[in-house]
Amino acid sequence: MARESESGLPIEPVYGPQSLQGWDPAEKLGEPGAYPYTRGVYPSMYTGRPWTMRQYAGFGTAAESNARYRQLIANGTTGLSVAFDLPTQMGHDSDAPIAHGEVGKVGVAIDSVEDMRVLFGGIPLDQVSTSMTINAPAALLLLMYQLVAEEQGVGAEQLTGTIQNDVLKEYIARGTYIFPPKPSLRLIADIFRYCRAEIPKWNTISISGYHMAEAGASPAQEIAFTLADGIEYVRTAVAAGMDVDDFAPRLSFFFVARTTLLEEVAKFRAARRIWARVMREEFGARDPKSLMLRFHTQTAGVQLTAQQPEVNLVRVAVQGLAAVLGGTQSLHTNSFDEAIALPTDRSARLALRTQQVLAHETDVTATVDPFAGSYVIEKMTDDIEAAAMELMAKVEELGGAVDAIERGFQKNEIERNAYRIAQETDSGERVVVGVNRFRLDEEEPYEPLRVDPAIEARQAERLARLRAERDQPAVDAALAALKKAAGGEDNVLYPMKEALRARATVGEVCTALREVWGAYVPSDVF
Ligand SMILES: CC(C)(COP(=O)(O)OP(=O)(O)OC[C@H]1O[C@@H](n2cnc3c(N)ncnc32)[C@H](O)[C@@H]1OP(=O)(O)O)[C@@H](O)C(=O)NCCC(=O)NCCSC(=O)CCC(=O)O
Repeated sequence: MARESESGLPIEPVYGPQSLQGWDPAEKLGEPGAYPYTRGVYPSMYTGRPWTMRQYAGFGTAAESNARYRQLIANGTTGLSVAFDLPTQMGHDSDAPIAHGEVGKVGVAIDSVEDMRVLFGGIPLDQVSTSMTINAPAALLLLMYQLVAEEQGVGAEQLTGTIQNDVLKEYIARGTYIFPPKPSLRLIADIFRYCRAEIPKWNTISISGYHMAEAGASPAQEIAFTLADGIEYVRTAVAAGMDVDDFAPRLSFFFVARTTLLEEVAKFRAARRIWARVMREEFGARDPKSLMLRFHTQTAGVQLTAQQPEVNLVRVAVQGLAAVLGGTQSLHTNSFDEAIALPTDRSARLALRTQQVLAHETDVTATVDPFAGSYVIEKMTDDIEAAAMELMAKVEELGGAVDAIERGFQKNEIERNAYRIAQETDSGERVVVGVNRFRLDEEEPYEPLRVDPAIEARQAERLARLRAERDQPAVDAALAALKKAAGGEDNVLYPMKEALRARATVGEVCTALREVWGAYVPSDVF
């Protein structure tokens, strides 16, 4: 009997040539590094260069996070990935009343360019690529990064990295939005244009399905809603007057890797094929780089358990393997204690070691797209592609990603799936080792890392000092210029950079924009 995949598609007990009748490898696969990119975006893939090992990290103050980054680099990580705390992500300073209790908790607290300087102290920005998980205030953090690079004598044209900058999925699944959709999209178009002119190697957005998956999306929903968001961004930039080949090469994506390895590999391959087709057929992109879906992967945090946490090491190894067999460009492997607290130094190192085993001890990097031609993988790739296309058509019928968001479509679909997963887990139909099967009578004690609550007060003192020392009239003038641009049509990033250089804070810059653009209030459609 066929089993159901996570997307609700059949998985047959046996596949064979009959499963791929009429299947044309030239059309469905092509060569690695060529249209439709099913087999991967680069001709040599990992035989030429392994994926980037990019561990997401950051907590407490800039100094503490800087120490963690240096340690990761010493341990062999090949890219940085910055986690910001919630106040920073929401555009509030550490001393704002709303920030109380959250400073430095889920990431590092950054209030101004001074914190940013500490965060990257001793890290040569011309040699490392840095991803920053920042969305509504993405422009600010990117500009502060550029300012710090300038201080290091590193030109913007040398900078490589990614800002997440994907506000649409914030409305759907993650929640750190500030402004309403229209000005948010305008800001994103301003960022595309600014980067094209000033920081050409920067990946301007990381269009993310990861958080939808964490909220309960199936693999088909994950890629469908993410690619639909991608289409909305492309339309926005084209409507703002940009040529598609001027910005599409720097769009990037971000997906999850679950323990259901076969379906995940099929998902990554299907996503590449859909994107290449959409970009070529719908948007007339000609530059091959515009057609390439490059993506980062994080192993599924939601599948980790607080019970018997060491078992998570095994889950992460399988999930990481799925990402690699699916052709990821960059990977974060979760630490085994993440279901309990922030990773300790030791668990963060083990997570990286997992990637190093995959890259250096296995043979999966020796040949490109090792699953190509597998009956089951090719059939599952076709099936998930069809399922995702169907969902994307529904989003189109509703008027595109933003209109569908306004109607709560994606959120409702994801929540329905999350409910199904919860029911299956409760009933025991879905086995979770250590949770509903193979339990221990008594859990062994585990000592997690805790963030020192005193850092909130320390960060507030830093802010008070900064406000006392800086040239306040210059800050006021710069913020006024920013508001003027926001109210008109000029690119806001240029005046924003001047405000940040004058040491305006994250909270002040975002408040100035809130005053012009308003704040987003979600429509609760259930
Ligand atoms: C494009 C990606 C996906 C990957 O970029 P990378 O720089 O790592 O890799 P890359 O672009 O593939 O490779 C770097 C350079 O090497 C080249 N290159 C690579 N492999 C090659 C090969 N086989 N042959 C020839 N060239 C090759 C590429 O062309 C590129 O150069 P050129 O550029 O010159 O072509 C980027 O966007 C990225 O790093 N994203 C990370 C996102 C992230 O970390 N997010 C964390 C979210 S954490 C989160 O959200 C958690 C939960 C929460 O907070 O809610």
